[in-house]
Amino acid sequence: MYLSNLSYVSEPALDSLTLAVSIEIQKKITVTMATTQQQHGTPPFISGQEIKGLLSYEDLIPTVERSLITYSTKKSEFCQPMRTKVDSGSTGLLLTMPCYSAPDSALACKLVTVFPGNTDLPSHQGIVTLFDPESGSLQALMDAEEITCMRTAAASAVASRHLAHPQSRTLALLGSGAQAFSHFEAIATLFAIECIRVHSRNPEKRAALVEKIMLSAKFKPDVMKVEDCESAKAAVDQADIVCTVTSSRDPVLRADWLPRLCHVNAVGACRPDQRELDESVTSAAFLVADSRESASSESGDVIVNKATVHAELGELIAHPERFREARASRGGLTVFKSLGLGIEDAATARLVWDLRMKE
Ligand SMILES: NC(=O)C1=CN([C@@H]2O[C@H](COP(=O)(O)OP(=O)(O)OC[C@H]3O[C@@H](n4cnc5c(N)ncnc54)[C@H](O)[C@@H]3O)[C@@H](O)[C@H]2O)C=CC1
Ligand SMILES: O=C([O-])C1=[NH+]CCC1
Repeated sequence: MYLSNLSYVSEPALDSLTLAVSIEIQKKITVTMATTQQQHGTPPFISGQEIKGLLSYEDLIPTVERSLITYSTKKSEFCQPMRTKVDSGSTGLLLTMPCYSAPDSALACKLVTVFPGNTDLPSHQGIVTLFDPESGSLQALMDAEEITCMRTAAASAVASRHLAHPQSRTLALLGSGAQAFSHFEAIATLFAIECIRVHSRNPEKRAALVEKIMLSAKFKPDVMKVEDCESAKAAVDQADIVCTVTSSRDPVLRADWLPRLCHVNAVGACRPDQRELDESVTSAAFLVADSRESASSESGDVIVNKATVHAELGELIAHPERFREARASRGGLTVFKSLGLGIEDAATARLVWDLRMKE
């Protein structure tokens, strides 16, 4: 038989050549199948419990701070379209939040439902999908409830670090859900809090939050006390830092209840028809948002109150001098309007993955 180079090969030699080639092909197929399986096999699911064990606010706060700076000042280093919102009638929302962040080497998409009426189930449920940014392979699925809880509180802690008085001692929490607890833990990581005041509409849930705070590793019984307050006005009286973490549709906070020097993290009101802040708060305050675009298209605190966003948090951190005058002209009240960003989820998911790989 003649091969392409026209050299003659005897039949027995051809048989062994065929055998050698088929062994090589077989080897290649085996390697390709293994790689394909590795790439397309079932990725791990990282539960909320595991995330809690891996993440600390000490690691997470600087990560979220960097993501906020990237978002506001390094536009060419990330890609994050506005999130999409699917309204499921009057009961809830499904949000999709994709993002690529080069400084975090993170490619991720969070899918989260927001059902404020849930009683036995969490109001925020879903997954964060983390991809390998080099190959596009799916690396892991993670519980979105815990990531959302912790990264949102970390963003408020970052805002408080740059806007609240460094000697802040009294923290007021309006709302007694998942975010109220995570906000206590994140803010107690950065400030020497001595008094925590809690108010929400439901006395049993309030009492449960007080108990949960007292069981937290961040609670120092020798220097801290927790107060259960019957009204929002009583809770914020003399507070240095206030966190509004409610699912309320109508304002829960007025400016005349607040001391002259006060910082507010406004975390709820993520829909145009929802407000946590009375107009008196947004009109008096130096107002900072995680994203101008999100604040002016998603939150009633900005849209209904016709409020001006003076800075994005990432801009303020990177260039504080640009905002000194505007801040000084507003007196001592500052507000951080938080909507939540995909870049915070992507950076957090990457951090969870890296910590897991180190173990
Ligand atoms: N900015 C962000 O990145 C994020 C914002 N959120 C929003 O933050 C808010 C809190 O979230 P979760 O704690 O997970 O919700 P949750 O459902 O666990 O708790 C909501 C709390 O608000 C309280 N509440 C409702 N109306 C109130 C009122 N008028 N006065 C006082 N308390 C009232 C409820 O009793 C409950 O304790 C929600 O609006 C949520 O959608 C949640 C995740 C991320
Ligand atoms: O950023 C986020 O995940 C959310 N913001 C409002 C509800 C959930």
